[in-house]
Parts: sequence; structure tokens; C-alpha cells
Amino acid sequence: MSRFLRSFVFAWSGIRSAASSQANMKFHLAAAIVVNAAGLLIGLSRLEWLAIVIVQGMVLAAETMNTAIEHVVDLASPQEHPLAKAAKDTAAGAVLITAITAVIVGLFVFGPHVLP
Ligand SMILES: Nc1ncnc2c1ncn2[C@@H]1O[C@H](COP(=O)(O)OP(=O)(O)OP(=O)(O)O)[C@@H](O)[C@H]1O
Repeated sequence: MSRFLRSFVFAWSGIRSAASSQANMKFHLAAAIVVNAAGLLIGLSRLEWLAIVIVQGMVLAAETMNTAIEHVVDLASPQEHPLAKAAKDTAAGAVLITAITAVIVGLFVFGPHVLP
């Protein structure tokens, strides 16, 4: 297997591991399915899809990175430590920022389609 393909397989396994172990990741994936189905139903424009795809990627990437940070913190600091808490809470904060951004973008994109 080529080096590039091996890296891809490892990365894919990381995504699968995050998706299967993290409740938040499952929630984001479910939300993405609902949003994409609604987008198909409504018939979003190319630009609207662009915005939706970008924010979905941001949220899923942030949640995946958050999972990685949680693993490293659990490994480095199995005992309670203020820095471990700060690291986890800050990483979770990053996910929250992307999720709020996604909701705002969703309102801008879907709002005009569903509001009278
Ligand atoms: N080693 C630790 N030291 C101090 N605080 C911690 C530590 N591990 C987790 N916490 C804090 O405890 C709270 C709850 O953490 P918890 O472990 O339930 O969730 P998480 O590890 O952040 O995410 P998940 O539930 O997805 O594993 C969070 O505020 C987190 O920062």
C-alpha cells in the first residue's frame, strides 16, 4: 500500500472511531443528514450549498479535533488537573463556535426559503 493510501486509511479509521464513540459527533452527523436532506428537498442554489458544505465541514472537523484532544488529555492526565480541564473545555469551546456559526449560516440560507 502506498504511503499516501496508508495515511488515508489511518485518517479514515480516526474519523470512524470518533463517529462511533462520541455522542456529539453522532449528533452533528445526524444534523448534517437532516440539513442536507432539507437542502435537496428545497433545491438550494450552488452558493447556498457552498455555504452549507463549508460550515458542515468546519463543525465535523472541529469535533474530530476535539475528540483527538480529549484522547491526548486523558492519556496525559488521567487524574484531575486544572490544565486538563482547560484543554478539554477550550477544545469544546472551539466546537461550540463552529456550531453557532453553522446555525447562523443555516438561518441565512434556509430562512428565505421557509419564511413567507
Ligand atoms: N483530567 C481531567 N481533569 C480535570 N477536568 C477534567 C478532566 N477530564 C475531564 N474534565 C472536565 O470534566 C468535565 C466533563 O468532562 P467529561 O469527561 O464528562 O467529558 P469530556 O471528556 O470533556 O467529553 P466526553 O464526554 O465526550 O468524553 C469537563 O468540564 C472537562 O473539562
